[in-house]
Amino acid sequence: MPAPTPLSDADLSAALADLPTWRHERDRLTRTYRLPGHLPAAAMVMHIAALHEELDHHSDVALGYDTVGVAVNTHSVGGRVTELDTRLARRIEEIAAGHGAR
Ligand SMILES: C[C@H](O)[C@H](O)[C@H]1CNC2=NC(N)=NC(=O)C2=N1
Repeated sequence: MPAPTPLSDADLSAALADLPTWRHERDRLTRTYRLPGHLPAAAMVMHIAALHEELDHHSDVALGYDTVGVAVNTHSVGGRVTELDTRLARRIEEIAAGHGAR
């Protein structure tokens, strides 16, 4: 796989148009989900971990009582947002509803 490059401002805007619930803050893509309880939230964390391993790309995940916070950027380019991050964000969005996350 070619080395990822940081997204331009235009590419980032386009990517965020596809991910309207995600934010770009402090050079990371971030999103906080609310879940129906703690165990559903923990189950979603496990599912996200499986996506990390499948994609070989890993976000920082924060488990709360009924929340899951996700923050991701690409370490290998010095902590900037790349296509690897938007790809992971889209995959997390796809599994979220199945966990009752909103
Ligand atoms: C060897 C392995 O592919 C790399 O260390 C991967 C693993 N997961 C990663 N995750 C993130 N977020 N950034 C990376 O640069 C990264 N690199």
